[in-house]
Amino acid sequence: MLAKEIQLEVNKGAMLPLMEEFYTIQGEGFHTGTAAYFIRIGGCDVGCHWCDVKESWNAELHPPTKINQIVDNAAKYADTIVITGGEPLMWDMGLLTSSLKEKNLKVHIETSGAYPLSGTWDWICLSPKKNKLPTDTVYANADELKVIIYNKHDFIFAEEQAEKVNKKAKLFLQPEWSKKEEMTPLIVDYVMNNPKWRVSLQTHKYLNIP
Ligand SMILES: C[S@@+](CC[C@H](N)C(=O)[O-])C[C@H]1O[C@@H](n2cnc3c(N)ncnc32)[C@H](O)[C@@H]1O
Ligand SMILES: Nc1nc2[nH]cc(C(=O)O)c2c(=O)[nH]1
Ligand code: SF4
Ligand SMILES: [Mg+2]
Repeated sequence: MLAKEIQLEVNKGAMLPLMEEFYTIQGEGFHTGTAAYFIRIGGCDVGCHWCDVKESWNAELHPPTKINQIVDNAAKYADTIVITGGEPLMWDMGLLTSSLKEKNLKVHIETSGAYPLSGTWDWICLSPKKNKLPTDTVYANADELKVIIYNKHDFIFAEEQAEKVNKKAKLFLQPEWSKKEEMTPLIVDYVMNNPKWRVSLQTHKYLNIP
């Protein structure tokens, strides 16, 4: 249990459970290949069985950290900051994103969309999950829809999600990492037959970078 004062700071988004931060190359989706500083916020209750960062799920394992400290540090590294998790939208992203934007940084989010949108974003990557579907505010504002393909049924799920997201969103299919040998060739065929979709790979894993 957090002390009451700290809990109040977390509730208003002035402190957030920080898991890790790292400067790397965006490995996935529309901005693949571009330098970005990643901030990973702990806490997620969506429960994807193939999640590649299960250590993030329990927010209590990650120290509540003042956003000023997070922002001052991030500004040293890059012009683009990616907020990920865990599920960042479990927390109020308002103060974090406004403080980053005050420093003229571009602010991107990686989200399942399972919670209502908070914060001001330059780019929203929505990766919807069957277990806990996105909220309307995230469908309406996503710049990118990135559906993970673990099995053949996920292509049907992807089309259902493409119907729900706003029409300006770019559409991506990304193989689940442990199934990539089986699923990547299916994704390649699918995109050639349905060219509104694009392929996204977790290129940072091929590059052996964070
Ligand atoms: C770890 S999640 C954190 C952000 C948010 N909870 C979400 O799911 O979008 C970051 C991205 O990694 C993707 N991802 C997680 N595990 C994966 C895996 N095993 N293979 C491929 N993509 C994965 C997610 O779908 C998401 O797009
Ligand atoms: N390089 C790199 N690119 C990423 N794109 C989304 C990531 C994430 O975990 O949210 C991620 C990540 O963990 N590393
Ligand atoms: S929503 Fe994101 S962080 Fe949460 S379990 Fe799924 S992939 Fe992992
Ligand atoms: Mg990752």
